[in-house]
Amino acid sequence: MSHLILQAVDAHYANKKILQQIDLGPLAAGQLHVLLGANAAGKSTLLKRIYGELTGHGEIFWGAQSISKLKKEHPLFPRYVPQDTQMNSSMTVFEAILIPLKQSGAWQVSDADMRSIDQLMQQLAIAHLAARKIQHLSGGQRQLVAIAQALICQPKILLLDEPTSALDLHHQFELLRLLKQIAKAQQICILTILHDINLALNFADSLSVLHQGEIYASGTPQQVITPQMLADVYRVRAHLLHSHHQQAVVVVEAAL
Ligand SMILES: Nc1ncnc2c1ncn2[C@@H]1O[C@H](COP(=O)(O)OP(=O)(O)OP(=O)(O)O)[C@@H](O)[C@H]1O
Repeated sequence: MSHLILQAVDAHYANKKILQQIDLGPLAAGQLHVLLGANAAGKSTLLKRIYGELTGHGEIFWGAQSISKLKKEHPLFPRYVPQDTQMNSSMTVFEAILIPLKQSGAWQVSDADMRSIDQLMQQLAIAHLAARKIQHLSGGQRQLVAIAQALICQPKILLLDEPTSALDLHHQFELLRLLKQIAKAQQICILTILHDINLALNFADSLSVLHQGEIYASGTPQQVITPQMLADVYRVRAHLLHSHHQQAVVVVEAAL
């Protein structure tokens, strides 16, 4: 069985407890799972806990296998793309994507490696940047390269912290469409933090809302994104509109 499950997971910084008894999942492979929540709810902390940057009580499973204490080289070790990728290097985009691909294996670059990198750069619409130095990229371009660095390793579990935060509207939609497509094609379990409720409504296969260090609700976007949740968690008065394509849109009327 290919899915991610968290059982009674907690996390803290020094003596300050941030996450309490988090039960999450099963989050199936092949799907895009979205984590929502207000500022400081503990979303990044939860991804860091799954990734192993933080430790604590509770268990994290992939199917029946515990992945809490895996080494970085293990194929089930999650790939994590932080919110601020802090990439400022004189490497080219091509080299930056090649390095994680060759981290576990021979240094020789095969034709297959070249093809995989080319294909991924095409998919992410960054092929024209292949020879450009990372330090000469815009914030949004760096964000796409960081995602390419994670995807090239073909992880089973991919954790993304606000991957659309530096992207314009077109690139936000294109990236989420592509992530959904790649998740399905490569049977990856993608868990991503989003701040844009309407992107979450459009693209999430499943959604969880973190509120003050606890799971407030989990389910389909339609089950979870309600005026009550938006009031309780985001402290806004809002309603949902349905377009003639049956696409739902959240309209915020006022801060509460
Ligand atoms: N390294 C740290 N040391 C101490 N406290 C921290 C640390 N990192 C985060 N925190 C605290 O943990 C809480 C949760 O932070 P976290 O970054 O997980 O929130 P978040 O939901 O991702 O927020 P945002 O939407 O603003 O990015 C916050 O109160 C934050 O101040």
